[in-house]
Amino acid sequence: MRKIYIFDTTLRDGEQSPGVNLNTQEKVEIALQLEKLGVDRIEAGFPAASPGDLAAVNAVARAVKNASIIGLSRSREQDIDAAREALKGAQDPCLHLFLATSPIHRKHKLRMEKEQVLETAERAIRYAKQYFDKIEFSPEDAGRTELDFLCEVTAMAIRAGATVVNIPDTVGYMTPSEFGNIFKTLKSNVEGIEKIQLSAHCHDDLGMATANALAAILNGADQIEGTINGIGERAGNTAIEEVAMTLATRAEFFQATTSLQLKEIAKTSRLVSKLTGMVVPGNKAIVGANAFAHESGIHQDGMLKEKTTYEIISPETIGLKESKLVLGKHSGRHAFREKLIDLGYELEEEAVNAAFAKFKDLADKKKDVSDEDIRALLEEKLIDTPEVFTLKSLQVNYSNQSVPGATVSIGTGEGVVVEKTAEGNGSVDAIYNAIDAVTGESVELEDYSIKSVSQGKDALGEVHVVLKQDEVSAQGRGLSTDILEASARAYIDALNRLIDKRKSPGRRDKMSLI
Ligand SMILES: CC(=O)SCCNC(=O)CCNC(=O)[C@H](O)C(C)(C)COP(=O)(O)OP(=O)(O)OC[C@H]1O[C@@H](n2cnc3c(N)ncnc32)[C@H](O)[C@@H]1OP(=O)(O)O
Ligand SMILES: CC(C)C(=O)C(=O)O
Repeated sequence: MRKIYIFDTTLRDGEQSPGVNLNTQEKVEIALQLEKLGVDRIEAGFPAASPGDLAAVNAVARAVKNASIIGLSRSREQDIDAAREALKGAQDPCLHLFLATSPIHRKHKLRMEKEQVLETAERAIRYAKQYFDKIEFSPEDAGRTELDFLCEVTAMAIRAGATVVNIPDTVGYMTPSEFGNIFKTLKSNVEGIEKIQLSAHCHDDLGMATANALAAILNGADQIEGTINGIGERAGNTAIEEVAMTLATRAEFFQATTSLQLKEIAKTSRLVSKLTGMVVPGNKAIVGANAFAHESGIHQDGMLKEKTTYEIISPETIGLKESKLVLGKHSGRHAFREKLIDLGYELEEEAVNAAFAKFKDLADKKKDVSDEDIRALLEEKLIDTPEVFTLKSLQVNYSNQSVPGATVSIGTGEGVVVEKTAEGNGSVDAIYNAIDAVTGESVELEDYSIKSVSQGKDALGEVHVVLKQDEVSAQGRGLSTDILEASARAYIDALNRLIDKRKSPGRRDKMSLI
């Protein structure tokens, strides 16, 4: 297996993400975690950018023992001097020099002819070589540079003393076959290429940063530059975790490996996200919250039978505990039954089916169904009171400029549905007055409370009421993603219990069993 060196630039290109600003302490914390992750090289910053960045690079250089520390520098003596200062104390320092080579950058940004670019870069490399053994040179925007000129620049960098030549696709413009071809061409045309390492630095503007990095590996790149979670300038850089996991998962194809401790990936990703404030999208490869979560019934069934049906990486590999089977509207009975067992419920097939039907109703209204939701559904189901009244529909008219009103349709047994409208002090009062109008029951509302069973805006609301009639009281409970519907259901539940108690006075209120 060929070793691919991992050059992490989370602290430099990653910090160039708009809105990200890491202080010295945060840079050191991330660098120490990158050291645990086992990256070979850490680009800690751009020392000439500010005194603060110079100090941060220096702090990283002094703190990290098991990775080479790199400072970025323009091809200018003042930047090189700042990097020399910053890298004092590093066990294995390296200077990263760059100068753009593409026609667009030469003409509009640098305002230099090809010859001036060659001269400026060579002068900088030779100046730096007095102070650094290790120098990486990057022809910025190499992807859009004429291939023959890129060969010329690379040959110059090798002659001048660069130890690594990094090929950046600065604007994420390349396709994998084009980018791979650059490496193939450099490898077979540049004199002295075998003396240095070739590196790839890709951006994700067209979503191909990882694919391009892998194409570079297939065509001879020795090093991949990238960031944790793929953060970086504009759309970001190659995500290191994606490259490492691709090489690990498809070892037979790439015949290449990294020295990363894969189990540290999840932890590193969380730390970088926390300190940069850049949230990892749920569907992000390897480290997104959904990368090991399965929602659909057919996939969950496959996972329960054999994990490799739908997982090419086990979550333990990157330091996560386990895959998640998320219950939602696409889930099936297999996963639902498994969840019931997990939660400690042993139900007959018929009860499972009834609970599953309720679960599907809830899942239609709610994004994720949590364990609390399932418990609430089951416990509601397990209480077996004859339903004299059932809520069929509910409509509420509320405006803070007028008296609230509610219309309820209630099944009253024997297949009769009665609809009534009433007003009240508030929406709940109006609903309860309308229910009283249908049922004709005279009850007193002794208590009303509401709580959220699960989390999020679409959480299930659980309403508890206590109704009293002739010194007999009964509790009722209602669940819904809508609190007004939960209120109506709780009231009707309590009414049914009161009626049940009236019929069999000795019977214990089963709510107390919950
Ligand atoms: C592709 C990349 O990611 S490259 C790294 C990008 N990162 C950063 O730019 C972050 C740090 N940068 C900074 O803090 C500032 O830009 C500094 C301190 C480096 C320079 O600031 P200033 O001196 O005010 O210059 P400013 O940024 O406005 O312009 C850049 C100058 O550098 C020149 N330049 C750009 N790249 C290089 C290079 N590799 N070598 C030499 N000169 C360069 C530009 O042509 C321009 O020169 P000019 O002033 O003669 O027109
Ligand atoms: C400095 C270089 C490597 C860079 O960040 C780029 O070209 O994207």
